[in-house]
Amino acid sequence: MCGIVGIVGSQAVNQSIYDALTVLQHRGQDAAGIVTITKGMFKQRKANGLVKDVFEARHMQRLQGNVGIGHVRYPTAGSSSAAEAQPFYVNSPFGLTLAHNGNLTNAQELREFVAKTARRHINTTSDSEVLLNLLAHELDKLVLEQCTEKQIFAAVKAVNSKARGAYAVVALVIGQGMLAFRDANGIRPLVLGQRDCEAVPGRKEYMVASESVALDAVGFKFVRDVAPGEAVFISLDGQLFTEQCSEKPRYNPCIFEYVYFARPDSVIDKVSVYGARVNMGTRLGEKIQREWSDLEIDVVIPIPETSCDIALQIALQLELPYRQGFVKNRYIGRTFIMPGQSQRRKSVRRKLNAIDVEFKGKNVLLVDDSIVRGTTSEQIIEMAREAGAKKVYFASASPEIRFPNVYGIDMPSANELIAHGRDVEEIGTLIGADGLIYQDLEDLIEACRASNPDIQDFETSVFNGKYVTQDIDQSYLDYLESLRNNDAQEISGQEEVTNLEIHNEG
Ligand SMILES: O=P(O)(O)OC[C@H]1O[C@H](OP(=O)(O)OP(=O)(O)O)[C@H](O)[C@@H]1O
Ligand SMILES: NC(=O)CC[C@H](N)C(=O)O
Ligand SMILES: [Mg+2]
Repeated sequence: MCGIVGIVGSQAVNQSIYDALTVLQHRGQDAAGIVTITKGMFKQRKANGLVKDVFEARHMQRLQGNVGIGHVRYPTAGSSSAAEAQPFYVNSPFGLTLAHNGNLTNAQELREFVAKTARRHINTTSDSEVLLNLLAHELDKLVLEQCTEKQIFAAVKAVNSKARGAYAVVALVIGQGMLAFRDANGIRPLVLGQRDCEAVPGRKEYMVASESVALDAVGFKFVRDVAPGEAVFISLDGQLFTEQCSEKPRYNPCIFEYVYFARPDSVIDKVSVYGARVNMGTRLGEKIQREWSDLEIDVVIPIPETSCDIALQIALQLELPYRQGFVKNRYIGRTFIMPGQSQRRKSVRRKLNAIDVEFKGKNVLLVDDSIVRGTTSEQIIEMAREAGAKKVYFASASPEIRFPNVYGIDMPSANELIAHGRDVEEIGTLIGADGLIYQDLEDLIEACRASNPDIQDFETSVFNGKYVTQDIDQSYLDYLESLRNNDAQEISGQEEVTNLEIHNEG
């Protein structure tokens, strides 16, 4: 899951984009990039690393201009090399730069189209570079000298008719403005915000971002979610245009945003992430009361950080004490979005440590938001036992994850998922729990839908294998697995190529 942001302002945007990227850091820890426009030129800085490490004072000084976009990356296609950090750039038409959250499911087909029909060269294995070149090709076919918002929207319509999968996109067009659009299913989130311009009375400044928390952080007011299939264009002089650019838009937001990805203080598609997590706790608590009434649990302990709000609600529901028995090292990021299983494995013990007194001689209920590969749960249960727990029960706020994700979460291979082909008992034995309980899918859906009943279907493929874009078959999943399984990723992550595009401030 990556984070994207874009601002059309009336004063320098570099600091605001930087600040927005720092609050979107939980969406991608691998690479970060910012591009601004000043005097008709793009200024760019992107590299592997966290936002605070990628942008030094000298880079910030050069990222001048009142318009810009930014990206934090969690690789889900191609490699994790610096050459695939975003935004990407092409020089024609006008000069375009683009940042993308999501994953194209027909990237290979589009890559061939772009090479053979559009005669454009793609220099990396990134699907986002393919998407940029497709947009450039469609825009090039439509515009003559100066382009209008109508032509820009026509180009997005053409892109939507060819691209499949998940994409929330922000792009800059030199001399024209900023464009943002969301795929027809609205799988990945995108919000629009505005604020009054201090220097020019009556003028508005606009911002788009993956999550509403980014708007809060830099003083923009939330206006609305960009709708599935919709495009938003803001001209350089600050005029806002919007248009529905998909023939069949449908609301199918990814449910995993609420389970794990998004920050709790964000509201996505009118659903508070925090509220959804509290509801998950209530429903899972009820299931525990129904099914585990004979168990004697002494204490509920969350596995920090994402599950804390859920575990607290479970404790309230069960009328049991809630204790933060694991301390999280605040300098270690999220383990699940690290590239490579060996790094993820090593990080759990570096990140979490048990406070013995909360475990000694007790029957503990550990709560996590999800169990994906089982990396965290297995080690955490071991730590709880080492700390002296009598019995260790485990509850997951989302159901068994049995199917690969193809829309921007790095779960490409069913075989890496601990629940694939196993029942709950077998999974419990593997992670070493004395009892394991999962949330039911219906309950998870209702927990998230509670504040927006208009959402017809969430994107829930990792739980039930139903892919909302309806273009996924076993041969695609086999192909994805061969590209992105653990071994393939550890090899591709090693290649370090320099960017071959606009000057990158080193
Ligand atoms: O079964 P696994 O493959 O281990 O994946 C699931 C775990 O990974 C995530 O935590 P993470 O450390 O990424 O982030 P958090 O601090 O936000 O909980 C998630 O919250 C689970 O704890
Ligand atoms: N997680 C994402 O949104 C990734 C975007 C894009 N597919 C990449 O790998 O760079
Ligand atoms: Mg976690």
